[in-house]
Amino acid sequence: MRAMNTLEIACNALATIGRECHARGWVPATAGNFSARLDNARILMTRSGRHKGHLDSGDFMRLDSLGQPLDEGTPSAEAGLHLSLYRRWPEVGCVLHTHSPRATVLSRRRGKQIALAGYEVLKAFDGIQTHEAEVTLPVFDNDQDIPRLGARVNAWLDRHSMPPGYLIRGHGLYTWGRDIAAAERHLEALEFLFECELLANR
Ligand SMILES: CSC[C@@H](O)[C@@H](O)C(=O)COP(=O)(O)O
Ligand SMILES: [Zn+2]
Repeated sequence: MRAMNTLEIACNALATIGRECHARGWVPATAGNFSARLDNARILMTRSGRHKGHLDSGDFMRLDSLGQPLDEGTPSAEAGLHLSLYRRWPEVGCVLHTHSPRATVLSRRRGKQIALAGYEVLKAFDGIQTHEAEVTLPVFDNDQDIPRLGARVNAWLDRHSMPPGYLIRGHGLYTWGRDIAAAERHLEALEFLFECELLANR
C-alpha cells in the first residue's frame, strides 16, 4: 500500500478533528476553521463555508506564508488570523478555531481576559508541570473586519507571552499547538476548563 504524504496525513487528521468537534457541538452550521503547517512555505487551510463535520480533501486548500492561494478557491474568511500565528511563532504547527457554546457564553460573560488557575488539567499545556499555575486567555471584541480584528490580536500578543489560545466575544476560540495532536489537546483542555469555570460561576 502507498504511504500517505504530508498533505494527505494533515487533511485526514484535520477531518477527524472536524468530525469529533461536530459531534461535540463545537463547530455548528459550518462554523470554525482549521489549518496546519505543511512546511516552511505552505499552510493547509479549510476552504470557506465548508461543514467542519464532513471535511474531505476537497475542503482544504494550500496558502503560502503570506496567505496567497496555491490552489483554486476561497480559503476561510479568517485565514488571516491563522497566518498571523504561524508568522509570529515558527514552532506553531496547527491552529484550530471552534464555536462551542461554552466558549461563546464564557466570552460574553467576562471582561477582557479569563484567568484559569489551580486546575490539574493546566498540565495539558506545554511548559506547565503543576496545578499551581495560571494561564490567561485574552478576550477580543468580535469584528467582521478580520484584518482589523487581527491587528488588535497582534497588538496584544506583541505585549504578552504566548497564551494557549484566545477568545473572540460571542464568537469562539482560537487555539494552537506545535502539531495537530498538540492543538487538539489544547482545544480539549480549554473546553474542559471553560466548562469548569461556567459550573463554578453559574
Ligand atoms: C457559521 S458562521 C461562522 C463564520 O462567520 C466564521 O466565524 C467561521 O468560523 C467560519 O468561517 P469560514 O470562512 O467557513 O472559515
Ligand atoms: Zn468563527
